[in-house]
Amino acid sequence: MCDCIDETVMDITTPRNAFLSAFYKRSFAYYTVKERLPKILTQAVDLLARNKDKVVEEYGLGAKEELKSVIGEISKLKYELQTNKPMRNIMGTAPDADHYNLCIAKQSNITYFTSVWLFAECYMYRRIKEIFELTQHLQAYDLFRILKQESFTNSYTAVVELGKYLVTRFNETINENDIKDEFIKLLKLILWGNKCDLSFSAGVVESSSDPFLLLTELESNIVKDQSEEIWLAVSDSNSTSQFIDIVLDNAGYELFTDLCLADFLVTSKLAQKIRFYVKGMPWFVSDVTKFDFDWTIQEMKKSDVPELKTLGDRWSKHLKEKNWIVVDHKFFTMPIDYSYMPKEGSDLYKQLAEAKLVIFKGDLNYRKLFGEKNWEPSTPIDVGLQGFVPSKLAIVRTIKCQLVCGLDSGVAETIAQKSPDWEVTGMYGLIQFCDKIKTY
Ligand SMILES: O=P(O)(O)OC[C@@]1(O)O[C@H](CO)[C@@H](O)[C@@H]1O
Ligand SMILES: [Mn+2]
Repeated sequence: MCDCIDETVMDITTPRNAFLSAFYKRSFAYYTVKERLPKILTQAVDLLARNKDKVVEEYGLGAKEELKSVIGEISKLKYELQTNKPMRNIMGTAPDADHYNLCIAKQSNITYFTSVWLFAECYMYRRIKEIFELTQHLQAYDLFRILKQESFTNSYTAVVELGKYLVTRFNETINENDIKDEFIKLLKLILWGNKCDLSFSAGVVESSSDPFLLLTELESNIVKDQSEEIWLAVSDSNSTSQFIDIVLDNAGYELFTDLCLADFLVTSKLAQKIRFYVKGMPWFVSDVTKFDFDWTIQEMKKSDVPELKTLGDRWSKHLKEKNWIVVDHKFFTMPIDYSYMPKEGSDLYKQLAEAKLVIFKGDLNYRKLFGEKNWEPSTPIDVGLQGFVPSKLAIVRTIKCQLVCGLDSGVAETIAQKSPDWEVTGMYGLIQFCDKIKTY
């Protein structure tokens, strides 16, 4: 395989219904693999170099030498990516390595610019994990943790604003009609919370200091809004399930908004239990791990803003009483889309099927739900899901890549006229719903 990228890729946009791939030069996938991923690796090396004293303090002297080799390995990975080297096997004995290696074996000489985009990106994050796995002292090190924690601290104004609002609402009696309005408001807050992922903004957090102002300003940017249908599913008194599941995306401000919604669901008795699905390793820079989840709640408990402390205490209690459960299933860091879940993650699929509603957050989840394909945007949502409807689904995502399904016909074309790069700015959003009973 030639490592001159221009001779490998095709200078075209992604054909309709084809898999997204950096192979198509005029695509966001190409831009990501060519520009964004190397930048993320450079940033990771810088972070490690800048924080080496702290790392040694925390992980001991033995980590000092290992840190040098980790930096070397990350730089090597960046070189492989930029020169389009064939992907090699994942080393080590971790159970997911076999799956990756099988995928690599099935596609001979697979490279970053020829594989499906999802595989290329997942592979890069899995390789980063491997680098740390093979050390003695740094196995548990999360090289993006500092960024995730900074992003929470930097969005503190918005966190305080929303926290105060929620606590005030909890102290009032909310009538039946208000519960619906409140739910829909929170749904929109978790949507715009998804604007704040770090892999997209390369470390620059751009959450508004007034989250409610953002709601009004961006209302017309929700290109498909099925909040009403989602409300009907959530408030369905015929449902026998007590669970609402949330497949989380990013730590920081986004996680905070998700937890606000989860608290509201439990407090308003719309669900008895919330299960949160997190990543089992550092993933796509800002994705939530179990550590990030717990850290966020601990930070709130320490806050000198009384409302945040109140929320931190409440959330700890939800966890302690098992009304909130955090799950880090390995399927979420596999390089495959959700249509493979019944086969490759059947226990997880069964778990999701128990829920009254499963909320999927963010752009990466969207890509995995819709099979990483360049669908015609007016493709019906159940067609795009290709059979993956374990339960009723709420799909909440700001649009950050060229993959959209389930729009009314003509909508995509109208927006494109106004804003040609609408699919990659994160300025447009989707709140979509799919009902198992109706479509399957
Ligand atoms: O899933 P998230 O956090 O909303 O977004 C993740 C993201 O920034 O990373 C992916 C590519 O790097 C893109 O699909 C998307 O833009
Ligand atoms: Mn993410």
